[in-house]
Amino acid sequence: MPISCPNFAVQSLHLRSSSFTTTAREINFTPRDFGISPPIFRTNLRPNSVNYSSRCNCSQTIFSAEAARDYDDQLKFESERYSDELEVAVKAVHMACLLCQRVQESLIAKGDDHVQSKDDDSPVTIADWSVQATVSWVLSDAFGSANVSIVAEEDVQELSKTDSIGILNSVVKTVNQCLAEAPRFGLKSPPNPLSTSDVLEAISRCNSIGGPTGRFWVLDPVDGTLGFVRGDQYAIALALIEDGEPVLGVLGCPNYPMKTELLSYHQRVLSTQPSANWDKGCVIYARKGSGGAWMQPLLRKEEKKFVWPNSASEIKVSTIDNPALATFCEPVEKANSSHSFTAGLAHSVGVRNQPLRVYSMVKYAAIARGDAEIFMKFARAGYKEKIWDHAAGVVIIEEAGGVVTDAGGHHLCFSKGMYLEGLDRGIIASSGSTLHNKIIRAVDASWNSSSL
Ligand SMILES: Nc1ncnc2c1ncn2[C@@H]1O[C@H](COP(=O)(O)OS(=O)(=O)O)[C@@H](OP(=O)(O)O)[C@H]1O
Ligand SMILES: [Mg+2]
Ligand SMILES: [Mg+2]
Ligand SMILES: [Mg+2]
Repeated sequence: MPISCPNFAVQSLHLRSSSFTTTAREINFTPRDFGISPPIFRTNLRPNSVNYSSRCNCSQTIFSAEAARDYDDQLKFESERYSDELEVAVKAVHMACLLCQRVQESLIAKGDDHVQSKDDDSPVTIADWSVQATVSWVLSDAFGSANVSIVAEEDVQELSKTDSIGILNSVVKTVNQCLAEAPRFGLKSPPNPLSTSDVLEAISRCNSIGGPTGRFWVLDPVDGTLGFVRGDQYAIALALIEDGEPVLGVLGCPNYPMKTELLSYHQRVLSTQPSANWDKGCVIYARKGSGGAWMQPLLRKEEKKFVWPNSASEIKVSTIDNPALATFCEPVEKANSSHSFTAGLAHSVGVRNQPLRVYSMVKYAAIARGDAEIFMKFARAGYKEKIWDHAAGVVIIEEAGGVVTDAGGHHLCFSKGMYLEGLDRGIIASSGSTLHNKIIRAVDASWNSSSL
C-alpha cells in the first residue's frame, strides 16, 4: 500500500543508501549538502530496496510500505552504527583519564624523574606508554586483536633500553592497576595481570600506518605531554577512521572542569585545587553524522562505588559570530604555532579578547563546548601535523556545530597515512562559518608578508 509522507524526500536524504543517492540527485542535493561524507553514505548499500514510485500533486513523495519499513530499518541501523565501538572507546578513554590523573598527581607531588625526552626533544612519560598499552589492550579484548588496527604516537624503542627498566616496571604496574578497574566500567579485566612482555606487545601492536581504506583507530595517549608534566591541561584522544574519514571522536580532558569559567585558570591546576571539590574533568565524544556531541563528567577515582553508565549532556558550539565578542585559543608554546601571526589575524578581523592559550586538544573541546569561538594553529614551515593530534577533535567540533579546515578552507585529510598530508598553511576551527570565513580571508591577506 502506498504511503504518502510529507517531507519524506528530504528526510530520506538522511538514509544513506544508494537508492537515496539517486533520489537526492533528482532533487539536486548531494550527500555533502547534508554533511554526510561519501564513504559512510556508500557503506551498507541496500540497492533497489526502495521503491521510488511517483510524486503526488502536493509535491510530496509517495513511497511504498516496503520503503517505509526500509526507512525505519535504515534509521535504526544508522542510529546504532558504531555504537559498540563508541561505547568501548568512551570507557577506555574514561579509564585512561583516571590513570593519567594518578600519574600526574604523583609526578607533581614527588617531582618524579620518570619524564623522558624523545629524539625530537619532546617529553614522554609513564602515562603516555601506560595509556597506549591500556587502550590497545581494551580495544583488542573487546573486538579481537585481529580486527583492531591502531595508529598511535608512542613506540617501545625508548622503553626497551636497559636503563629504562625502572620506567618499564612503573608502566606495567600502572597498566595493571588501571585494567583491574575495568569491571567498574562494565569491561573485562585480564584474567591475570599483564606481564612486561604483554605490555610491550600491547604498545607495539599500535603500529598501523593508516591510509585510505579500511578501519583503524587513531590514538594520542597523552596529547599535550608538556602540559601534563607541568600539572596543566592535557587530553587523551581516540578516534575511529573508516575509509579515510574520522567517524568517531572521543576526547578525555582530565583537568578541564565541567564549569567553564575555570578553564582560564591555567597553571598548577592540581596543587592549588587540592580538595578537588569541583567537577574536574570530562569526556567528550561524537559520532560523525549524528548531529550531536556529548559530554560526561569524569568519575572520581576515589569513589569506590561509582555507577556506570555515566550521565551525559549535549554540548554545542558558541552562537557568537561577532569577532569583537569572540575568543580564540591556540597552543601555549610559540614553537608549536606562531603567536605573532595569529595575533595579527585576530587583530585584523576585530578579535579583541586575549587569546586563550591551552595545551593539547582541550582547545578542540573548548570550541565544541562553546567556551571559545576560534582555534588557530600555524606551525613552522616543514612541520607535518599528525593525524592523532586532530582526528578526534574534528569529529567532535563538527558534530557540535562548528567548522574545521586548513587555511585554504579544505577539510583535513586523514587518508594519507600518519600525517595530515597536503595541509594548506595551518589549521582553523571555528564555531561557525561567519567567523571561519573571516579568518580564512585574513590569512590570505597577510600570508605573503608573514615570515612563515
Ligand atoms: N614543533 C612543533 N610544531 C607544531 N606542533 C608540534 C611541534 N612539536 C610537537 N608538536 C605537536 O603539538 C602537540 C601539542 O600541541 P599543542 O597545541 O598542545 O601545543 S602546546 O603544547 O600547547 O604548545 C604535541 O602533541 P603531544 O606530543 O601529544 O603532546 C605534538 O604532536
Ligand atoms: Mg608527544
Ligand atoms: Mg599530541
Ligand atoms: Mg601525545
